[in-house]
Amino acid sequence: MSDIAKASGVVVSYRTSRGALRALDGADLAVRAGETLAVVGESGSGKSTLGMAMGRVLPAEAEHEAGRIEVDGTDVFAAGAETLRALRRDKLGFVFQNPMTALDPTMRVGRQVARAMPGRPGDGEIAAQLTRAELPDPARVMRAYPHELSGGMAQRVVIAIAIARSPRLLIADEPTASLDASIREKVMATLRRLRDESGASLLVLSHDLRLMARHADRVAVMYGGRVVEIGPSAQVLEHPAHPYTRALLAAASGSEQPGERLEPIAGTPPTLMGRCEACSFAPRCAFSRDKCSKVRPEPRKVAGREVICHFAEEVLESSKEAPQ
Ligand SMILES: Nc1ncnc2c1ncn2[C@@H]1O[C@H](COP(=O)(O)OP(=O)(O)OP(=O)(O)O)[C@@H](O)[C@H]1O
Repeated sequence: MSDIAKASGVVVSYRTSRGALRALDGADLAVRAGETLAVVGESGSGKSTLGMAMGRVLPAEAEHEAGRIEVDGTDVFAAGAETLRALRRDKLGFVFQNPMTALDPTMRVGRQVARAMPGRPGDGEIAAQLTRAELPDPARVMRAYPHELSGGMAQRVVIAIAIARSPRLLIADEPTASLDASIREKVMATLRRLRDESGASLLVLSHDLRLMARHADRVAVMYGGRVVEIGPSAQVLEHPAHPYTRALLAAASGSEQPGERLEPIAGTPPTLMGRCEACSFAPRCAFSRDKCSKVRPEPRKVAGREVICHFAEEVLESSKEAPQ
């Protein structure tokens, strides 16, 4: 299967008063055409930065230091303003966590949807677009202002806008985190149905491991600004080969509700002020040895997935013996 987007060795830092904070420390991620790929990890692991980097919609204080991202043949960091605008308009769709900040509070929903659609759509076409995102009573929704909608409906309006030009890649950053637990599953199902129908790829960034296990074809696990394990959902989540994936799963297998933030593992994720020259998970890792705090692990293939761990085979074996 071909890749619609590919990030290789991406380094992005944020300028802060304490110096350059390295949010991506050589992140690699390929999104295949037509797949749903979930990126999971604790808060601060770099998910949002990677998602924003895909469309070069990073905040002004972010600096791209190294690496390359290609989306549907466009080198996003080398692209000029016009190419980038066309890429964002025609090939990419974004859905962020809070629909109320994505929508213009002063404009009726119908007009906002119309502006995202190609040409000059009539009311019937705008209503049809809202129906695609499974909004009931589209005629009423079109006349409404965003504050008159529930959170779930507002997120569906954002989805209708994001898919208005049939993007090749839809990037959804915590699309259900601000919603009630009862509608998370439904909104996720809508996103997946739209992906199925359009043949687009869906990249979902999420804390919600269980929700992603139900919806994603593949899972990428991020830690310390790198993708530490990526592979088919069933394989990665049933028999993880990275100790961090294992720890995340152990944390998610407890009593938490779907959508709750992952609170795993003793210790805190690293705040990198430069390139990590070792394994950034070593201080929290039950499998850690001398080598882990001395040698930076590089991606390698282990049992059908890519993993960044010196002792992945050992971790995999113990996952098979004591599955999460
Ligand atoms: N605008 C910013 N300025 C400074 N530091 C930032 C900025 N945005 C993110 N960071 C830092 O970059 C690192 C990665 O953040 P990022 O938001 O990409 O992670 P995340 O996995 O998406 O977390 P969350 O789920 O909480 O959004 C974190 O240490 C974060 O504090």
